[in-house]
Formats: sequence, C-alpha cells, structure tokens
Amino acid sequence: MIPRALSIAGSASQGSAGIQADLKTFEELDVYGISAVTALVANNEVTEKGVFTQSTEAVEAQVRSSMEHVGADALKTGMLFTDSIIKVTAELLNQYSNIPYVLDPVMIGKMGTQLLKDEAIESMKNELIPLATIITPNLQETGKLLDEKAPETLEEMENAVKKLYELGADNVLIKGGALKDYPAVDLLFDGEMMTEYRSERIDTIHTSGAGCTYSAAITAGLAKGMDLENAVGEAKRFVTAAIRHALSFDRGIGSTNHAAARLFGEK
Ligand SMILES: Nc1ncnc2c1ncn2[C@@H]1O[C@H](COP(=O)(O)OP(=O)(O)OP(=O)(O)O)[C@@H](O)[C@H]1O
Ligand SMILES: Cc1ncc(COP(=O)(O)O)c(N)n1
Repeated sequence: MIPRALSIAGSASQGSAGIQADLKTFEELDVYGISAVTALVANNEVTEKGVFTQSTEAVEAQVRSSMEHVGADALKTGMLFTDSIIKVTAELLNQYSNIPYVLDPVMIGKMGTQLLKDEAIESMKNELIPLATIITPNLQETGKLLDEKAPETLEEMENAVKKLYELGADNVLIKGGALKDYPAVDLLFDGEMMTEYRSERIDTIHTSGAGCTYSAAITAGLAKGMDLENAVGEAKRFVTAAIRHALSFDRGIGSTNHAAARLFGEK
C-alpha cells in the first residue's frame, strides 16, 4: 500500500504554503495526501484581509471521512486559527495516538497575516503539543510559545529548545531560518540528544511556504516509516532545494519551489 498522510491546515490560495504546500510535498515524496481544510486564506501582501474560517463540524467531517475511507500513516497540523478548531483537532487526534503526528505551530505567515488567534495559543500548548511526535516552531513561534523574546543566537536557540521540550512533545525542532548572520541551522532535541541540521543560507526573499514544506516533508518521511532523525535530514535537503530554486512571480514574496528536488536532481 502507498504511504498516506493527513494534513489538517489552512488553504493558501496563492499556492506556496498551507494545504497546497503539504499536498504538493507529499506527492513529490511519493506519499498519498488526504486533507482537512481549517480556513481559506485569500490574502497576499497587498490584501491582508480574507481569512474565512471553516466550522468545527466541517473540520471534523473532513478528518473522519478521509481517515475512515483512506487512513494515514502520519498526521500533520498547520494553520488551525481558532481555539475551537484546536480543541476539536485535539479530540480527533487523541483517537489516532498510535500514528506519528507533526505539529507545525503556524502563527503568522511570511506575508504578515495572523494565522493563529492570540487566545488560541494556550490550548495549542495544553491540548495539542503533548500529543505531538515533533513540533517545528520558527524563532518567532518559539518566543510566543515560551512567552519570552524570540531567540536571536544559536545559544539562545539551544536554551529555548530545551524549554520547549518541557511542553510535552516527544521532540522539538526549532528552525533558525530567521537567525541573522548564521547559516540556515535548525536544532532537534529529543529530551537527551541535540542534533543540528545545517545548510548554507540562500540569498532570496521567495521563501513563502518554506516552513509548511519542511514539516510536510518530515511527515512524508514518517509516513514511509523512516526514523525521525532521517526524516528531518531528508526534509532539510528537500526544503533547501525548494528555497534554492524558489519561484518569483514578479510581485513581492514568491514561493518555495516544491518540485525543485525532483526537477534539479537534489533528492
Ligand atoms: N534563506 C534561507 N536559506 C536556506 N535555508 C533557509 C532559508 N530560510 C529558511 N531556511 C530553512 O527553511 C526551513 C524553514 O524555516 P523558516 O525559519 O523559514 O520557517 P518558517 O516557518 O517558514 O518561518 P517564517 O515565519 O519566516 O515563515 C528551515 O530548515 C530553515 O533553516
Ligand atoms: C494557510 C497558510 N498556512 C501556513 C502559512 C505559513 O507559511 P509561511 O510562513 O511559510 O508563509 C501560510 N502563509 N498560509
């Protein structure tokens, strides 16, 4: 049977991030994707409005129907937006506790759109994070989850990853994409061991969707039965290729190129 993965996330109509990034990434990595859409985001850098939330009933129905009909070998959550969607997602994921679960704590998009309401952070911490096999915050999300300033150095990232581990996920991966004057370095902590994933920093602004693509590639690796360290290593190569060959559409921030690893032989 083909490996399968479920993404519960928002729709990013410009195609770079969210459900679109997840499904493209699953497909590139030979994983059959199923999805539950939590909100429709119709923004770009100019129009920042345009978030249309789905009801909790719609989210639940999508998860139940796709899981009953197809099933999944790994699960991922991205943009969840409201406290009530987080709560219904936690209830559902509690029923699939034997399946690896990647939680990308999406809060603010690269184009500045708020993708998680402030009042929903507490339930993300209390109800969802303890269910996760791995959480993948960027620096800003790390600061928000810890209620302190975002890490600005590698040393601060090392301290923060240990503190985040106390929130109850099995593993924490902090992404240092926004770390100034460093290569693109990410830190994985499993409660005992710290593993560093490093790539050269690519000089581009067209990184919309990088975080979603990275966590979707980790999910795909877990769906294929890889151990977590390898899944993160493969995903790091995949997202680096996607950033190296990023797409500009001649208007503001362009997109991560989800097909780059295949198109440019960098798998
Ligand atoms: N300019 C870059 N060159 C190479 N790798 C990068 C670059 N920017 C980000 N990365 C890598 O891409 C992955 C996604 O990280 P990033 O920090 O961009 O997450 P994000 O969730 O997209 O953050 P943001 O809030 O900026 O959207 C990480 O592996 C990170 O190290
Ligand atoms: C629906 C949705 N989900 C997630 C992101 C974050 O992606 P990024 O921070 O890489 O732009 C986004 N922009 N839109």
